[in-house]
Amino acid sequence: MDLFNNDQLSLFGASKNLLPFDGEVLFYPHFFKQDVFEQLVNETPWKQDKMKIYGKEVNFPRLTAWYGESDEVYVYSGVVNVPVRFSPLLLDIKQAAERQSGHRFNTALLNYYRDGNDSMGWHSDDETELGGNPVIASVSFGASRVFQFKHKRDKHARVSIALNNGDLLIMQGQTQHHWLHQVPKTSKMQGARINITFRFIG
Ligand SMILES: O=C(O)CCC(=O)C(=O)O
Ligand SMILES: [Fe+2]
Repeated sequence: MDLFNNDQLSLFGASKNLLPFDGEVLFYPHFFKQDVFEQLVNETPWKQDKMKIYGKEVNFPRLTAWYGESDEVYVYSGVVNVPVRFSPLLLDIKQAAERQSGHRFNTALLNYYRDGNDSMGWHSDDETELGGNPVIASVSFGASRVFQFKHKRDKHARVSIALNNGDLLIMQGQTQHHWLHQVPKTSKMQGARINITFRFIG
């Protein structure tokens, strides 16, 4: 291994950019070492949100919970979320993500994918409350799931990565302007997974 090769992933605690252009996605595998999946499942007040499709109410294909430091209300996929206060465990994880990213977060969205049928469709986290070039830290626990990016204009530009227990992914720079991301359904036998995205709402 060439220690001076910048292409190495996680060299000296740094990370190679997973995106080829128009944004920055940093990946830190096995970043959070404590096994907290069960605790997160049990302590979180999960909600089943619904969306309206052609006038029909449909369940989101996942459960969610919204955490915040104060009363920031956040509209996500048309749902108004009133935050719950951070638990000590979430504060620990948040602090670790803040140290690694060099940014402060005041809110967290938790998504609970109960099995391979649960998913999140293509979107950007580009709500105006997040500011121009948001830094978003994503921490995953439980079963492995595929996480995909596709460029909004260059149809050939796609990036795919498996997110495993304890992995940290940081999206920053122009990422939300130019790229969509998703967690597709899978027919593979798949256990449950929790993802936390830490954000700063100004
Ligand atoms: O579950 C994930 O890895 C991604 C979640 C996500 O994109 C979001 O919460 O906006
Ligand atoms: Fe997202």
